[in-house]
Amino acid sequence: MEIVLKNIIKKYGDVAAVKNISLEVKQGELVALLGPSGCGKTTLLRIIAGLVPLDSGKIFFDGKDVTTWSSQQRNAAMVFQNYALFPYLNVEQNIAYGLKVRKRSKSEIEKRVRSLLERVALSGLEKRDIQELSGGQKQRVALARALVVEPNILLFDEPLSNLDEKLRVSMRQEIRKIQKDIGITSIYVTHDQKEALAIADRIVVMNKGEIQQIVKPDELYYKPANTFVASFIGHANLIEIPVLKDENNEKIAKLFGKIVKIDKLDEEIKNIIALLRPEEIKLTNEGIQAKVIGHENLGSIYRYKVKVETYEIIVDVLNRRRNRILNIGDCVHLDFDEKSVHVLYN
Ligand SMILES: Nc1ncnc2c1ncn2[C@@H]1O[C@H](COP(=O)(O)OP(=O)(O)OP(=O)(O)O)[C@@H](O)[C@H]1O
Repeated sequence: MEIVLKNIIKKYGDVAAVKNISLEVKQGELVALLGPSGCGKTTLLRIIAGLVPLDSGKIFFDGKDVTTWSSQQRNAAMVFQNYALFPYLNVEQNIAYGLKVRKRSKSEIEKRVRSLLERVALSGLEKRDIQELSGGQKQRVALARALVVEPNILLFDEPLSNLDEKLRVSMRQEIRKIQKDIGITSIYVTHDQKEALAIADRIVVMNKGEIQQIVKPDELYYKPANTFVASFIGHANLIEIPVLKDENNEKIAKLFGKIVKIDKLDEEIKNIIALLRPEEIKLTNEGIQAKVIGHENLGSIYRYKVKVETYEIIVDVLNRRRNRILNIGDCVHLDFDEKSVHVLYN
């Protein structure tokens, strides 16, 4: 099922939760909605599910206008952070619930439940009470229960937030595998950048009810569209520098003496923002002069804060045994490849 959103707007009183969002999700694709708390991701997901009415805009499933359809008509299944399972039903009964409501035959229900138990690796636990399951197992039951009715689309609302880090990593791989095997179009809400990077075909970065960037995971870190995305994903040194002219009257900028290329030649821009990731900077014996003003041991990485000219810059160094640890006040030198600088214009 292909999903198309056109100019979706949703307000709660004065709060604009979703501001004019348009988005296309292709058949079989998994798109992550990523953004800070309150950016409107859950609202958008619930609008797609048909659980929240929108103020204006249109929603299409495979070209059909479903804007006025009820949640049931849309046949969208949701998987929530808190599992939303029936505590008084066992595993099998929870999974079978959607089919029973739809009055399917006993033999069909048995067959479907058995096949889903297998798919989510819960065979053997069919008679267990929900209270006797681990968090990961509960989320598998929730996934099986969502899939049993053969929904058109699958919507995930922070499904792994209640699990510990290790389980989150293995569950997200499992979810991704099942989603791909079935080929079901999915939208996955998360505020965890690592989860979005690991699970999605494309990531929609949101802030304050608006889409900031739609991008493939591999491009998000190195090609953020603006300073919000650059700072939301990993650590970013964002350095505002003036636009200059070289001897051929071409626009350039200089970052600590190194020449940075500018693509937007035809626009009247006075400043650019240079994005330099902390791991792109090397500590060297000579080069750009800097002074250590802070340091932090992050395990595999040693993170230094240094002052260069008037700027405070973060530098990440691999925490190798043979590396000397620098102290506050130490004078150091830095170097970086000018090709590693990404230029932003806002
Ligand atoms: N039922 C509601 N009534 C009033 N305001 C709401 C309601 N639901 C959401 N909001 C507001 O709309 C905005 C977007 O909320 P939403 O829950 O969609 O954000 P979110 O990105 O999913 O955040 P979180 O990650 O914290 O769940 C927020 O400012 C929120 O306070």
